[in-house]
Amino acid sequence: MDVVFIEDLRIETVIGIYDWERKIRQTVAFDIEMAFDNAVPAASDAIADTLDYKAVAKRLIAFVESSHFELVETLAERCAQILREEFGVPWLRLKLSKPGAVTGSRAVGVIIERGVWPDGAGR
Ligand SMILES: Nc1nc2c(c(=O)[nH]1)N=C([C@H](O)[C@@H](O)CO)CN2
Repeated sequence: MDVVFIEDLRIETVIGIYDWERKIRQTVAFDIEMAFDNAVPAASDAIADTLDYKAVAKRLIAFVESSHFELVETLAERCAQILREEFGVPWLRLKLSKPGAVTGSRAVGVIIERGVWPDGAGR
């Protein structure tokens, strides 16, 4: 089993617990690793056999841009749910960063892992 990844996918959304945050759009950044057997598309050279990272990114952009959660935890969980249910991802690690949210730090956020690494597939 291998990984398909998306690094530093930046999306604007309404996110945050404070009143002022409900009135503005802020940038969040995603780093995502998704388990996938890349040997199949490597043999066929066909995009149809891949976990298409562009299709994944487009879906997340559409979802996140129209969302308005308070917590990064909730947004991360809902994105993980989309990846698992709509793209059939068996295991994923998702880092959701909120750059500049805490003075003195570059970014804050959460990292979640969901699903199970497929049996017998070494890592
Ligand atoms: N664990 C979390 N802590 C905090 C969150 C959050 O979503 N998860 N959010 C905030 C505020 O919205 C903050 O980002 C505004 O600067 C504070 N702590």
